[in-house]
Amino acid sequence: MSEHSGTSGISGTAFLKGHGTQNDFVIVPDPDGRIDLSAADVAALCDRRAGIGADGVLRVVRSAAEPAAAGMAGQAEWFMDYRNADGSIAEMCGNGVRVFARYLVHAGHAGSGELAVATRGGVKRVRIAADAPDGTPGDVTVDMGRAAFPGPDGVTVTVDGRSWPALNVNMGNPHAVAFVEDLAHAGHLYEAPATAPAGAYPQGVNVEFVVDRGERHVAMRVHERGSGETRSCGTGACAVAVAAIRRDGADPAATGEAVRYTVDVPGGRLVIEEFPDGRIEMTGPAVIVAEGVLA
Ligand SMILES: N[C@@H](CCC[C@H](N)C(=O)O)C(=O)O
Repeated sequence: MSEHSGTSGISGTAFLKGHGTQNDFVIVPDPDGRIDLSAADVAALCDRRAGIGADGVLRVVRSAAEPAAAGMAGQAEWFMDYRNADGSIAEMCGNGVRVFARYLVHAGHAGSGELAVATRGGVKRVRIAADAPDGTPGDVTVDMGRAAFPGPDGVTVTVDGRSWPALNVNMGNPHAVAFVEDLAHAGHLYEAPATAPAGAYPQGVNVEFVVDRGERHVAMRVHERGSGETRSCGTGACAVAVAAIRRDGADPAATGEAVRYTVDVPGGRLVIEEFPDGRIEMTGPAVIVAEGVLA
């Protein structure tokens, strides 16, 4: 039985469902900022048995209509109000912003090509490739900005009695990246992995487990703060790529050359490119799969 109170409080609200490499989202169009989405509403929408089911919610609101985004209205007409499946707010969602851009085109708010999206992590520029002749939607690329490495050093991640050192990477939101021998060693990931030292992540953390697949090619699993294990995480894939790039001694700032890594996730494949100025671009599929109205 669901512990959530249901979506009756937002009955009649239009929604869509979309995903990027199976990181899935309920999209709630709210152009004029009239919907007050509580944490309980979000959790009920994301409930995979009693709700629509998703890893998170994307509320689509004009930047000018959202106090948190009004300062970005001159640069980006639309604000992505992202929430995790448990109703918590996160600073950034990389797959979310790609799906958000796909929605803007789907709804006729933007044409394919380039557009800007306001997020809590700042304005992100997105490119939407043209659809293939057979109708396959073109990939969506987002400029994710630069990674930061906030420390602390010496952090470890532990699952089922195995521990690994982790690198802290901030992609707007916090990630701990651990290279492991086998993705199965991450276990069932029903709960958040243990981290040490205690208090290293007062705001929580997304944890990525990574293995090598080939040259500049890795695979990962992720436990997301506020959503549990998901089939993809865009900010996580970027964090993994920059961790792998540094581990492999291929830092573009040092070599002056852009570096591209392929990151396989359980739900598909993302391509991450880091440029000499530190900017990171992420490319992959993003699609809308359903739309309806909440009963
Ligand atoms: N799936 C997202 C990340 C969503 C936010 C994350 N759970 C957090 O709390 O930081 C992505 O694609 O980046």
